[in-house]
Amino acid sequence: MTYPILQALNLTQHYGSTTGTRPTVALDGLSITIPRGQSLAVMGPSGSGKTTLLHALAGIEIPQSGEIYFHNANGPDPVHVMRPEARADLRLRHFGFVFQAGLMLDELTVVENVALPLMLCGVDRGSAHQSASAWLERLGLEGLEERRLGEISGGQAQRVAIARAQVCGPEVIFADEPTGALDSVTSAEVLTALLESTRERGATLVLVTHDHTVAEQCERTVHLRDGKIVGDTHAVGGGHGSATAGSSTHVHAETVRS
Ligand SMILES: Nc1ncnc2c1ncn2[C@@H]1O[C@H](COP(=O)(O)OP(=O)(O)OP(=O)(O)O)[C@@H](O)[C@H]1O
Repeated sequence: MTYPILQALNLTQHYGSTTGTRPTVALDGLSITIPRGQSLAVMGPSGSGKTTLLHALAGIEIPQSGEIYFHNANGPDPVHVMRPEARADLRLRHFGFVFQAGLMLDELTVVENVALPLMLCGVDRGSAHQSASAWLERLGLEGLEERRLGEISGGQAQRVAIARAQVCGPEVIFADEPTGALDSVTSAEVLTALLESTRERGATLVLVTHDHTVAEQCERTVHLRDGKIVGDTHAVGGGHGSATAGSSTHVHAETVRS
């Protein structure tokens, strides 16, 4: 039996109706349930609502109507009615983020960037740096700890972003086109690092992408069009495992209400 970690019910978000032009529909009554530990790819044409959905599920921007629940040990938490400070705390403690542009701080070193979320959660500097260094090593970045972001490659910077997203052990990783700015070889390497590090921790991944080869590495893919889910497919014998030798026989056989 699988348990949901995120649930969205009837999300609706329209833009631009005050200008006299036809409103843009970003989300149109969209509902989805995401089981704990699932890797989910969100695909669809430009403007179909992918980023808006990711922001809603992550409590970054709450849609005009609908409900969003984050399920934790105490039961479902209604994200859509939380105050902004409570949502910021939820994101800090339970979620990790990897975006196309790393959104890291240029004035900090690589290790300081990765240690920052831990220190924001109250971990002392020494322990935070130790954990950050361990994650950097795990992602093949040992030796780069003291460099500035301008002194590493785009692929390395995205691995740093993955280390920073994972370092607090979040239950959900949200990634929006994390490999969009990379060449195909680097992109595949970074994606494997993201999928493996998320899977090893049993965490959930919500990954927005335009790239079919990226989506194929996930256990489930939803396709959006005009703010609606128009396709919802589950990989059989593929998904996460296809990024890792030896696990391709895994059969994903759950039923998800969406
Ligand atoms: N702040 C905003 N103001 C007005 N319109 C917006 C705003 N944010 C998004 N939109 C519109 O909502 C629709 C959905 O946007 P969204 O960014 O979610 O799409 P997307 O599928 O992620 O697109 P892309 O693949 O191009 O990133 C688009 O038509 C977009 O122009």
